[in-house]
Amino acid sequence: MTVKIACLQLDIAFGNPAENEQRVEKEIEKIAKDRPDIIVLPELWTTGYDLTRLDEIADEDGTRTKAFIQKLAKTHHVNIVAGSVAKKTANGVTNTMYIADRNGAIVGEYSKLHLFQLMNEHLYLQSGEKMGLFTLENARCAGVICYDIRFPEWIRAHMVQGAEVLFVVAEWPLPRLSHWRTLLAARAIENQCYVIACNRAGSDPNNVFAGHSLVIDPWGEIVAEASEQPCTLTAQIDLAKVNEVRKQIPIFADRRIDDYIAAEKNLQKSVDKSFHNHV
Ligand SMILES: NC(=O)CCC(=O)C(=O)O
Repeated sequence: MTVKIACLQLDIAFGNPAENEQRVEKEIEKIAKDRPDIIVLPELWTTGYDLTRLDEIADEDGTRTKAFIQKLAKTHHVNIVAGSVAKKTANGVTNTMYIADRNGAIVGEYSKLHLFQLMNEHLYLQSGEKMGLFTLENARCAGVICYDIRFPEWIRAHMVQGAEVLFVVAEWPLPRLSHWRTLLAARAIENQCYVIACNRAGSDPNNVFAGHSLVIDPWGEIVAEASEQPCTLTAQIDLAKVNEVRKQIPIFADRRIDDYIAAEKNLQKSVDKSFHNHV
């Protein structure tokens, strides 16, 4: 089964949800004419990293964002992986992804687990605690947010549950573009899944962002890659390829989970004591 993807690699107006909603609405109206199955938005697309003003601009319980994407999804009969937004909760603000299906139903929600200290997230945001699993177009999907891609264990946990497509939404800065490309390819190869990664373009007062949204197949080949500029990246993916690659090299069957757990807990007798004595 083939699925047509469109990643909106937007520039984001700093701390201006109303302006960003207008931009997204206009872009989705334009792209919907090409009949994509799934539209993907970047991380924190309503506010950007205007973290000091979250009290004013974060979305109370995500209510406004959910209603906004539900309406667009229904109007254009398209699934939307709606990047993430700052969601105000009783326990603080989270960096939260919402997913709406073609009928306008919210079918997934995920709050970023790993907070990125280099961009001060730990000072202003709370981390989530639930996994980002959902189903779209009969495909089992996982959603993670930016810095999360540096934690292969977290992504593997989703893949072990049967995910075939990994959505990554991001505000990834330009100086680490090579990390972005390499980490995404590694996540695709080691999990034998499609990776659909939507980054933002442009800059804010603290960072220039990398763009380079990517679609990578389960063999690690790049299907499509954007430039640094604001644009829409489109690609067609063939879900049958996931099973083909997983059959060819059966890494999920070959995993030695008990050995990994024992090794992490330092229970393996084979580890030389002198190893731990080195400073
Ligand atoms: N918004 C983010 O989580 C950025 C992560 C990042 O830049 C990294 O190098 O990791």
